[in-house]
Amino acid sequence: MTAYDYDVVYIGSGHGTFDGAMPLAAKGKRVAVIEADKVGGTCPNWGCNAKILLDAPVALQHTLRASNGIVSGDGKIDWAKNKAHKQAAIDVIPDALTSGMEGSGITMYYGAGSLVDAHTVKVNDEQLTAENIVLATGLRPRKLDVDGTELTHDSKDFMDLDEMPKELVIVGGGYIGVEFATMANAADANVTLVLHGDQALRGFHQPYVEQVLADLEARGVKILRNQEVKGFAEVDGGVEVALSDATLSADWVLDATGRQANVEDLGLENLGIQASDKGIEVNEYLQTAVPSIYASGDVIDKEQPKLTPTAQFESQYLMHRFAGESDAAIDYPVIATNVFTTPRIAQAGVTVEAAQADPDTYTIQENDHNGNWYRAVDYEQDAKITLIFNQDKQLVGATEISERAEDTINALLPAIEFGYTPEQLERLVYIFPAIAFDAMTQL
Ligand SMILES: Cc1cc2nc3c(=O)[nH]c(=O)nc-3n(C[C@H](O)[C@H](O)[C@H](O)COP(=O)(O)OP(=O)(O)OC[C@H]3O[C@@H](n4cnc5c(N)ncnc54)[C@H](O)[C@@H]3O)c2cc1C
Ligand SMILES: NC(=O)c1ccc[n+]([C@@H]2O[C@H](COP(=O)([O-])OP(=O)(O)OC[C@H]3O[C@@H](n4cnc5c(N)ncnc54)[C@H](O)[C@@H]3O)[C@@H](O)[C@H]2O)c1
Repeated sequence: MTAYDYDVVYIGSGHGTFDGAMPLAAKGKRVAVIEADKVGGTCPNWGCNAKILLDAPVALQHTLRASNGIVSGDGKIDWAKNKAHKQAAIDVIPDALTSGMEGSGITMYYGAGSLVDAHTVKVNDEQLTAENIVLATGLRPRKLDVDGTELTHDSKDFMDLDEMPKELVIVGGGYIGVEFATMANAADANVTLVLHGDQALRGFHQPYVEQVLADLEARGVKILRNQEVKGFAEVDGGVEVALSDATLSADWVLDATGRQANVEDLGLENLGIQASDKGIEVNEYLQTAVPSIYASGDVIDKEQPKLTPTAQFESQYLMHRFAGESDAAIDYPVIATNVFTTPRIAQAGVTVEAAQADPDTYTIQENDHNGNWYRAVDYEQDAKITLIFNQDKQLVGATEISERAEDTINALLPAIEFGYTPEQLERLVYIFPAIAFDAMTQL
């Protein structure tokens, strides 16, 4: 028994914390969690869960229209009802998570936490001591540093809209820019998507990205490339958006130019912990420069994608370390990613671009799903998958563009992560007809 109040104190209550903190407390460790806002953090409240609820009617509308009259109706989305449904579904999550954490034996504190020393955290007027401390404070939206930036909104504001604005300008061609352009267009907004450079969704297979952008344009989204945002001004109750090559009029502007780490008010400098807007620097054990202070989730400065399953993996890694079950360095698995547009783009493992750069090591195979009878079930029109194999004919990477890309790549993920041999693949007897079965027939 140590002299500390707790074995571990976490600052932040998102996936970077709770997926590991709950089993850790259930193992008998004394755990406290400090949260300054909604319990559960970004993902349930204003990230993945909120977004996928709003997106579901968008995907449904797309399928309905692709059905060519087999299912009738115009598929019009009532945004107010969509938002209300989303809200009702997620409003229960913070309380459910709080009960889950308290039920596992965690003590919850509400307020902004900060570091006092290597083993002490302050919240409100209280000081808590702990053998180890985990910083899991996540990211917040970045704001463009131009005149009138206060007239713009962020992804959280978008997901709280009761009514979809008529003229919408979205700045930024990352996940949020392209996903939210898809949703707003489906809900009848006139959307202009402003890209800084020539490309959107860097890191994804560009021919598939261009196909998504072309689909958006065919549905009426205007895409402006190579634009510098000069500033925003209030005009006639709306917003004028000054770009390098154009001036746009908008009812509402979404700044989707990225997210920055919540590192400013944690007292890092006093303890010599290095951090920037990209996050906190950690070693291969997720330890900061102070060995008793760790970081987890989006707030880590890292190469891995800043996603919920990554945060979950890190919090579970730390759980095993704090429970004394492992002292190994973190060994990240293959992390699958998906852009929730219509169609979607998903990928995992070695990218097409990396495989193209190393033809002696990799073989690339693209399968066009046109003519694949199973894809007609979802009225797919232009779906494709690209598979990357190593010299032993094992699958090492895959990317797909389709309405069901996330499910296909999820189905292929174990083969990529564990390097299944053709003999092992033969032993996987999947349900038929189903997307996972179809995914395996691609190999
Ligand atoms: C619009 C949007 C859509 C997304 N969609 C997806 C998706 O589809 N799939 C996916 O995998 N990922 C998605 N993500 C990313 C995902 O939400 C994050 O990767 C995930 O939430 C990271 O969890 P975290 O615990 O590291 O951080 P967070 O969930 O951000 O949690 C950090 C918590 O720390 C709290 N906090 C901050 N400072 C303090 C302090 N000083 N004291 C106390 N508490 C503090 C915050 O209030 C917050 O609750 C999306 C993100 C956004 C913004
Ligand atoms: N499907 C998903 O998994 C999903 C969905 C949404 C968000 N997220 C996560 O949320 C985080 C943030 O997403 P995001 O889309 O805000 O960030 P991002 O970093 O993916 O994209 C930011 C975009 O803004 C552009 N940009 C930067 N400066 C600009 C400028 N001055 N003018 C115009 N454009 C500019 C960049 O070129 C980039 O395209 C990421 O960590 C992501 O992993 C994930």
